[in-house]
Amino acid sequence: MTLIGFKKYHGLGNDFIIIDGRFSLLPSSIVSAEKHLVISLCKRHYGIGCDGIILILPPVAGGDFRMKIFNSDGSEPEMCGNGIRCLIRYILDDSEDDFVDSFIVETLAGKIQINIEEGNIKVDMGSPIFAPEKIPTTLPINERGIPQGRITILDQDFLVSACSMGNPHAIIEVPTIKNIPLYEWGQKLETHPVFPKYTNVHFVQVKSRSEIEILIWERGCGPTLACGTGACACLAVLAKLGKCNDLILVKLPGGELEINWPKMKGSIFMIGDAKYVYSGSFNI
Ligand SMILES: N[C@H](CCC[C@H](N)C(=O)O)C(=O)O
Repeated sequence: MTLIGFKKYHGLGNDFIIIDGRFSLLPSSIVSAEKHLVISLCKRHYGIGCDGIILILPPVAGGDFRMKIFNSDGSEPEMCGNGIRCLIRYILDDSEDDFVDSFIVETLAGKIQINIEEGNIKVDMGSPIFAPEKIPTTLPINERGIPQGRITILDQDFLVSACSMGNPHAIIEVPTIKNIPLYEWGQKLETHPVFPKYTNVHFVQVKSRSEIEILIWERGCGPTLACGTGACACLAVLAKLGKCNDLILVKLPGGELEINWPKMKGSIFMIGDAKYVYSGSFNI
């Protein structure tokens, strides 16, 4: 039996188990994240309970470290905004030298630059991707350069826009996010054939040009309280549709995030923090 230590963190209630493999070799069942192990650890009530598992590993491409992330269904997404904020908060809590104020984290979506500004974690989330083949989606490009089309689910007609922040997102604008049947609609949209690698799903209410409110169904997780990449994808699509400014407040079930896409060019920036919950260990 091997005892594995972990620390649990959350970003606006989107919670993760963090396992630090920077200085000691983790068992292969952890690094390869055997599906049954991930699923059992993530299970609320029957397991530790979290939206995902984050491994911190030594860098392989010149960054400060590498992040591997696993959804609670055992799938491995390309990127996770709240997860990276939790990882950085863990690193800051764990290190003596508090004058380090920037990091580069290697992910499947590429290198992610993080800066610490006035105690806040500012993540350069990269540029939104609208090329259908890179999302990927089979939705056609509309006149504003956004993959968009109508999808019918359970006799309900949806106008779906798509965007990638390294991971795929489907954005559906609704008059109000109240009374959305998230479980009925979320899973069917997540696995719809127009998204060959499945997708995260966000129902978005535009409250003003500087504030939106979203309801989240995450790929590989289901409903979560916050989704960093999703908040960025919603800004990207709505700003490109001319429905919001390039700097907005995103209201999520777990809290609020300030998201900025300066002049709608280049990277989107997400500013926020993450919170330590508790430390624990498990045997494998
Ligand atoms: N479930 C997502 C990954 C986690 C994204 C979310 N937790 C975030 O903060 O960006 C996916 O499969 O793409």
